[in-house]
Amino acid sequence: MKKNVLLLESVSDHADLLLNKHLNVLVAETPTSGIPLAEANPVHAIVTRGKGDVSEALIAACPKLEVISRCGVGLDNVNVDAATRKGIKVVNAPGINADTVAEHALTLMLALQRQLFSTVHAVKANNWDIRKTYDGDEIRGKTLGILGLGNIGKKVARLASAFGMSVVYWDAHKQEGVDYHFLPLEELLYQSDIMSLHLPLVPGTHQLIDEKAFGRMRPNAILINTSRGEVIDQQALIKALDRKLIAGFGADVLAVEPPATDDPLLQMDNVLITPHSASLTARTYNEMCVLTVQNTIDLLDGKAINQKYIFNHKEL
Ligand SMILES: O=C(O)[C@H](O)COP(=O)(O)O
Repeated sequence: MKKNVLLLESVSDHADLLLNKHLNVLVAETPTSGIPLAEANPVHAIVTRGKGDVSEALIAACPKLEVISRCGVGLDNVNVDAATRKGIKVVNAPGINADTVAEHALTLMLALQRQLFSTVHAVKANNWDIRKTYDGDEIRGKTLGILGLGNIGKKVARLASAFGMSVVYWDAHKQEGVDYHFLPLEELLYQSDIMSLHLPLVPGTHQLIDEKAFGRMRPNAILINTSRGEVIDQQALIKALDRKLIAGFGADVLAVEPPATDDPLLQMDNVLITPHSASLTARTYNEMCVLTVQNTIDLLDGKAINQKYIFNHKEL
């Protein structure tokens, strides 16, 4: 008999076909409506993306649960501790979206630095003379401060180096054998022309970039966030932009997604925001979903998988 999987959010068509071929799929109508379904059926695996709340209560409602499967990287919507305490494997797809997110971070940097959107809009409004007041700059020769030198941070470092930037980084763990110079956080904020955030959202990174941090940044600084919105204190960010403590902000993530229609960030010319789409290229989205779903099916079948895709393998 097929095992049951609770699907909290849609996955790619190919991954969906795999799930339906191997497992009995219970579809939650909303990312938070898993508990009643789990109470009515034994659930052996939960599959989610970034919004489905895999809470301690949902885990408790699934006494047969073997695997929690996150078709992506960030695990801030999964209570990993509660899962680990019960011996449940948490599977995700580290590294798979590194190239596309790194490209997105560079895209935001370049677009802000070259004033791409204001000039393109001006040309569309027949204002060629915008070139007379053009104040764009190069990224070549600038210092890029990377916060979080994991899979994505390393790709950003490599791309930025190819553009002629000088790369420094801060990470909770100083890394051996990397070509980039480690700086204490305060020093990195002070020295960087552009900063790019690649940190997971955990208690230690929640609102890490606060009023004090903005106070240390250069007035020409640009801040890029493709990690999680809550890593920044958004009120402090708005103040910093208002007071011109920094020059620009580019992000794919916000503390509240989607933002309120009256969110001040949406009105600012030196702010570019994309809709958490950095990983959503068809290729990467499908790769993340298929890899994670196949790993889940294999684990439920009792097969071994590459341990790097079991986030809590060391604790189990
Ligand atoms: O953590 C991730 O993998 C990205 O933020 C994408 O998240 P999503 O699966 O919610 O699109």
